[in-house]
Amino acid sequence: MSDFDTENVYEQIANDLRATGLSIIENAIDPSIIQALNERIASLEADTFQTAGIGRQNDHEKNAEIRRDKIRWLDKNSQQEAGYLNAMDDLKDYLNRRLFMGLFSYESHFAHYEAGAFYKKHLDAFKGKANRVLTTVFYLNDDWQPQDGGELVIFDAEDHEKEHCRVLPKKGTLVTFLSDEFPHEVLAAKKSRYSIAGWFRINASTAGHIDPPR
Ligand SMILES: O=C(O)CCC(=O)C(=O)O
Ligand SMILES: [Fe+2]
Repeated sequence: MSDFDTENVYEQIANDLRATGLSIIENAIDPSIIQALNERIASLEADTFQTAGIGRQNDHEKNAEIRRDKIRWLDKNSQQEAGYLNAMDDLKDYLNRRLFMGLFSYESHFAHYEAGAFYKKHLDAFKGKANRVLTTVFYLNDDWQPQDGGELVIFDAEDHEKEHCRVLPKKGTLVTFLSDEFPHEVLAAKKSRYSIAGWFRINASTAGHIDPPR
């Protein structure tokens, strides 16, 4: 058994979300889970990562102006990926108990930003359509330095033009925020950058209308 204090991390996230809708925590996940994720990535062939899209549109040129990362969805069939997905399930249950958020499901993908890749400023969900309610971004990069670039820039929830903070994509850092409130952007990095972007959804399916999962 690891002695990592998961409850304490979940508690901090719940408190931050209640106060501001945004939480940034270093060393947020059990190191053995992070090691398994990095071993998993090392074992994956580069061509299992696919060019990421935006929403349901399929215009590849326009897409490449907005984002240049390559992605691969996680699933529990891989034991290494399951470690992370189970931690996020536990976080979901914790937030539902503490904040009554009604989170229902979680989906997430590895994202690989090669040197020079970026993701322009965007919101992960739009008000009123938001069945993606809570975003998580988790970082996997050893020894990331300020001069390596690749920061996540988070903008102010009230004033979308105003920069709120920048986060270095350092191994172990977990960022959690309300998906329809915080615009954010990934600056170009000088070297290869790995993250896991994920979203908790509420159950938006109603009779006769099944909301597509992705
Ligand atoms: O990797 C990151 O820092 C954030 C990625 C992101 O914003 C997204 O995939 O929606
Ligand atoms: Fe995003």
